[in-house]
Amino acid sequence: MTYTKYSASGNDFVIFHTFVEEDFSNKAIELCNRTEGIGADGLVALIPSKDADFKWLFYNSDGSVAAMCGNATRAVAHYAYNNGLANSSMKFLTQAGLIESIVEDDVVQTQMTEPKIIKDSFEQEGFTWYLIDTGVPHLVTIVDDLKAYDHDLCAKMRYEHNANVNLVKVEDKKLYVRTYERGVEGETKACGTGMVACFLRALDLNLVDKKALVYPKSQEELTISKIDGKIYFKGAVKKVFTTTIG
Ligand SMILES: N[C@H](CCC[C@H](N)C(=O)O)C(=O)O
Repeated sequence: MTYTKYSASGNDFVIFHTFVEEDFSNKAIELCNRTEGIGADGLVALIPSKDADFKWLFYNSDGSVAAMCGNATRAVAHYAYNNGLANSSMKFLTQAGLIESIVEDDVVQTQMTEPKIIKDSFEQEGFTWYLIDTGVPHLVTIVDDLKAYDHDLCAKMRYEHNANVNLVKVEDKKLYVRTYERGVEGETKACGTGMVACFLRALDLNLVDKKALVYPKSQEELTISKIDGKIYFKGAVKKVFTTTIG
């Protein structure tokens, strides 16, 4: 089987396409392993669909299934277009619904899912949290200094709320985000649905405009926009290498 490794702002994925839909959880654990596998935060399988350009199956590196992954939608769209599986403007099925992405060279824009506020704000561990579903659940807290990021604090919040955990600093209407990702069980270099959750919180508090620059741990620049009630997530992706295994 041929696999392609992508990096979407530092959030990395192993991507392949196949006609046969099966449970790829164990394959995700094997291929995402950074010492004995290809190494990635997640695995995505593209499957034919009669209802969209294709359907995807997304797995975190621990083999858990997630409904949505903002960065993976950008990498997958680039992969699908460059492998002749879809046109540059495509719609594909995820467990969070139909996703629309547009590829322009190495920059990809995804229209994200309709966000749902789960908890508006609550105090815990000395922080004010906001819990929102942006395709997957995210806790968000606004901090003055991202050095406040603490693995054990994030792990505690992640398990108590079964959500990804984001710390965001807002400076000159730009967002700087650090994310502990569920299913990776640690900080990733970028998390798309997490950045969108942080943007929405900051927008609610009038800390950013409806179009904002966002910088994750990788410090790569992304843009999030809210236009006519819809959320658009845009940034570059990189095809790292292709390999054949087995
Ligand atoms: N770890 C997430 C899924 C991947 C989200 C992230 N990589 C993104 O870009 O949105 C979860 O299990 O909720």
